[in-house]
Amino acid sequence: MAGKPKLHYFKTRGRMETIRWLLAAAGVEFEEQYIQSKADLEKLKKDGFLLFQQVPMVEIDGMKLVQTRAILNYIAEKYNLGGKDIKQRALIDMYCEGTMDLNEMIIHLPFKPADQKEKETAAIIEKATERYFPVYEKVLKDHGQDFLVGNQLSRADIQLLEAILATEELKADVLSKFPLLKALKTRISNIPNIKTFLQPGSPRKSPPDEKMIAEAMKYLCFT
Ligand SMILES: N[C@@H](CCC(=O)N[C@@H](CS)C(=O)NCC(=O)O)C(=O)O
Repeated sequence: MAGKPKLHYFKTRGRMETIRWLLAAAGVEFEEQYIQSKADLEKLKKDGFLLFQQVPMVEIDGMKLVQTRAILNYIAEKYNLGGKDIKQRALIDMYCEGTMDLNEMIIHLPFKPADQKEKETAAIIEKATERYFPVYEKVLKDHGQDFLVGNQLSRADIQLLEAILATEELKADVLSKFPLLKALKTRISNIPNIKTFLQPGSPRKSPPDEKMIAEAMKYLCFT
């Protein structure tokens, strides 16, 4: 039997968080190997573990997968969270690209200079509430179903919930004008595997390692 997937990333949300969420939603236990220094990252590169010299990297089913989207797609397909047919998959991809664009802005926030953080935070909240959340609210309103695609839980719902919680950390009442998203958040948060993942002490609830972020800022680059 294959061992647990092993996740290689920093002890932060970043690009790995949606991957953690998807595994958790699928009820898959995983191990985390945190990169804590430039030397740790260099070792992974030197050992030939990182195809494009970047993380996230997930060891799963005998593969060393990199590229966030490829990893998410694999897990979603494997655990039936990726849509039932080509049209559902297209919708799921489309919605997920939106949440990933929003996420990308949030991921970069800790790396912004201190005097730009307030302005950046306001810009993220504006984008979330004026560009992204209205779209998902309308999707739910128009089809009247419980989930974004195909009336069943998919990675589109999971990635959206993760992005909502991350945005709420910047501004708590960010869903005040989005009743259907609030209901979706409650519904998905109560799915047993996700509820467990959200418990204090779970990876999701681990406080960000500020020292590690400060250290990583010295050597990290993003594409
Ligand atoms: N397109 C890649 C981008 C990955 C990426 O930018 N990774 C950053 C950390 S979040 C990294 O590994 N930087 C180290 C480096 O480039 O040396 C993905 O989506 O996985």
